[in-house]
Amino acid sequence: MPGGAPGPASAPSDLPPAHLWRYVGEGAAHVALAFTASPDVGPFASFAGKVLRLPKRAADHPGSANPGQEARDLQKLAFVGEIIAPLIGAQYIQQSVPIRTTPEFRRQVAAAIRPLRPAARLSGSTLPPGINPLELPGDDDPDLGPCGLSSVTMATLYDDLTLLPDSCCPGGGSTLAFEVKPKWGFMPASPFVASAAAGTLSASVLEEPAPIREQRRLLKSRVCRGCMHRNLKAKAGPGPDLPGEGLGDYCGTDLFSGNEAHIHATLLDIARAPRNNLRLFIDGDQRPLGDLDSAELDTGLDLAAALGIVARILAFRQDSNAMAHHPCDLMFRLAQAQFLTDVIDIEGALELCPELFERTIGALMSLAPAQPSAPFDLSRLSQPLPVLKAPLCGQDLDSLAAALALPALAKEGDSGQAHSMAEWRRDVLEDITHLLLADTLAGAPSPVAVDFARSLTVADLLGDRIRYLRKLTCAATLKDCSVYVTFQVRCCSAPRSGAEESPPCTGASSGVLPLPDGREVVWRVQVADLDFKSLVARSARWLSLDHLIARRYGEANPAVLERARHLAKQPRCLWSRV
Ligand SMILES: O=P(O)(O)O[C@@H]1[C@@H](OP(=O)(O)O)[C@H](OP(=O)(O)O)[C@H](O)[C@H](OP(=O)(O)O)[C@H]1OP(=O)(O)O
Ligand SMILES: Nc1ncnc2c1ncn2[C@@H]1O[C@H](COP(=O)(O)OP(=O)(O)OP(=O)(O)O)[C@@H](O)[C@H]1O
Repeated sequence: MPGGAPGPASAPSDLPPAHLWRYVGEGAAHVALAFTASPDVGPFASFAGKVLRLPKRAADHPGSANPGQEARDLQKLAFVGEIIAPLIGAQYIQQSVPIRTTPEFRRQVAAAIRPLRPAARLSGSTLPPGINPLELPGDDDPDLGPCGLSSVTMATLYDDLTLLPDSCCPGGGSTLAFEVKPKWGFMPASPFVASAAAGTLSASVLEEPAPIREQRRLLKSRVCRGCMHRNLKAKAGPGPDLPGEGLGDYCGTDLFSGNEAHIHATLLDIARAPRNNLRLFIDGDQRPLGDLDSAELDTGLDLAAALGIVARILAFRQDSNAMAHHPCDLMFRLAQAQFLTDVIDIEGALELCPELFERTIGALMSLAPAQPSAPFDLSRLSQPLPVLKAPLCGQDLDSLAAALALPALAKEGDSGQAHSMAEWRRDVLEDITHLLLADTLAGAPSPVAVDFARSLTVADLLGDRIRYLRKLTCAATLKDCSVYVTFQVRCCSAPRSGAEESPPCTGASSGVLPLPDGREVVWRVQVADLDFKSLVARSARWLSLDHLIARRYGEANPAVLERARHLAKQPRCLWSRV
């Protein structure tokens, strides 16, 4: 990969034994291990510089034609190459190699890494800490257990994105890598956001009082999801990363602004309260932010200077000349792709397809009453409301789930209920591909993207439901990925002629930036964690979280709500610097 189907999985016998791997870190769904190269690796020398990503739970799979976990994992990798790569650019996608593991390997790894894992990750909860599970339904995931590593055999091998290949910077000094989890880079433009006019299901099915809907509509058009979500996380207490830390005061959409100064200021703000949004690695080892000792490093950079370099690499809105010399358009493409795939918003999923929410509608309804702490009657979960008994899509839940399940690889396309990758490519990419690179310098989302979203009427959206639900599925992936900016500082090897030299890392987005002191930075930008997320499995959680985030933000910030009422609608977050 990227592009095309992955090869067959390597056999477990090809995998170096557990003691040759060290714990790097983990998110909610995977544990990452880095290969520890040492003189005795012998037959495993080719694993040097690789990271093994082990699943902690079975991949989302509702609705697939049950091809088996291993085939599903190959489909997952193909989804990244065939659908996600064209959205953000194949040059940003890392190579992946599926590899099978044995139960013994996983048991040994689980035992070895246990003391190193954050307590909150060991508990295996998918809910924000402190949130009542009755208030916010979790994923329907029978495989999730307290042990931490699931019974899934397949793992994936990637390049260690915190390192650069030796060929990039022969004899170079320390490699610095920042992992940025930028989350959402846009404000929703969907006609379904808390709309009573467009579709009245959220009003009628959820029995949501009009003032609550109006409050959500106001907030979602004026305060970005990240700013509101941090308020909810603050209420919930410290997260799994760096417990006890504050939440910071910044707007994540500034990371997508293209403006170097704004990106730099935002990164510095995030570094004060990084949670899972910013991590630093030096020569492959994660280090606390603030631990970048310029005296100790051969780069001579402190944290502010290093983040300045990251900002320079991620900025895209200089002028057209600068773009020619500095071709990293990732943040533009990511925001643009998020916006263009999220045209219905999760609230639109309810309007387009209430069947998705049938099982959990009761939990959603519990958010609507004026007293959020009112006891919730679980029995309502098993009593679908009358309106949901008549499927509005004209499809039963099974065929709907199949249409929204992980698409099948080409050779399986016409078997059973499986829908093919080609169908998904058509639905997700066909009408937006020409917009993805439009007008980088105007910022993201670009005016043409905004015009496109506004030109879609409720009738268009309702008339082509599967297309927009599939797009929304891709948006979920794009809103949760990680961006790795990895670089080394080196002395200028040769005088520059002004002509662009070939990129230092073949196939990846990479380049060379001059520093004012005459040295230069060799950099690479890659995106990781681009897993398929099932709308069928997660839509209820996403919708509840959406409602809860806006609800709690409004309760905690009545003054902002009041201010928002009197502001003209703007495409940016109230808290962004731009
Ligand atoms: O819903 P969100 O925005 O809180 O995102 C979840 C992330 O929370 P965050 O807000 O980034 O701390 C969450 O991250 P953490 O566990 O908080 O580090 C996961 O990335 C989760 O995805 P998945 O279950 O691993 O596939 C993410 O869930 P999805 O929304 O991608 O389903
Ligand atoms: N290719 C890679 N190179 C280096 N480190 C990696 C790589 N992939 C993952 N990691 C490390 O492992 C950690 C967890 O990986 P990842 O983000 O893929 O987990 P996840 O459970 O899927 O995340 P999330 O909770 O965001 O869904 C990362 O924060 C990073 O430190």
